[in-house]
Amino acid sequence: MAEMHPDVESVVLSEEDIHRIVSRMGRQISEDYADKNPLIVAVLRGAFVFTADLMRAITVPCSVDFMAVSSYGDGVKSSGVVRIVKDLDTKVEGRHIIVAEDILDSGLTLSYLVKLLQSRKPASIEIAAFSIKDIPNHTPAVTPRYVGAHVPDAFVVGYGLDYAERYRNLPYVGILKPEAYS
Ligand SMILES: O=P(O)(O)OC[C@H]1O[C@H](OP(=O)(O)OP(=O)(O)O)[C@H](O)[C@@H]1O
Ligand code: HPA
Repeated sequence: MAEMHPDVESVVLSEEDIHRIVSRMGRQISEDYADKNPLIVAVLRGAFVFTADLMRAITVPCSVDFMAVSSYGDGVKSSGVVRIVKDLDTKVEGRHIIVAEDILDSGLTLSYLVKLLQSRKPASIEIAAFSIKDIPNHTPAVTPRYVGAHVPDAFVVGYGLDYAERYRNLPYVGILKPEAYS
């Protein structure tokens, strides 16, 4: 087991948990997309770690492309504005799209992206969210078909998730100590 980073308060998902979760998601997607050659759209930067693992857990033909968006800037609060930093290189018209995201928090990023991709007329579009933040009295605007795990309503880092571009390399997901960002 990886040693806990001193800025991390507690581990929410261990490496073993993550392996189990992503294997399950890969199995589900492989069953549902056997002859569909889905295009996995990874939402950079955060989702690159999850997407790399998810692709390897998918046993049917699939391809990948990347979109970079930013809504959090360098902070812990959504700016409310989703910015496309890099668009796809692949034409999505007629393709079966699976948007791979590391975390669904306010849902702003995914609802913006799904609307945008929908306007490009894919054959279908679904979301694979590695994690969903459990926010009291909040119903996200999108419903992912594939959900990895629920995480508590706290700022989490690791497994691709950052604070100010740090901690993405932690192999587990943990709650960041408030003093690390205050
Ligand atoms: O549901 P939401 O409240 O919209 O939050 C989720 C988004 O926020 C983070 O991205 P961020 O903008 O921090 O960019 P990053 O992926 O480069 O870290 C995360 O990776 C998701 O894309
Ligand atoms: O809890 C979080 N951690 C890191 N990035 C995020 N983007 C939205 N929520 C989070």
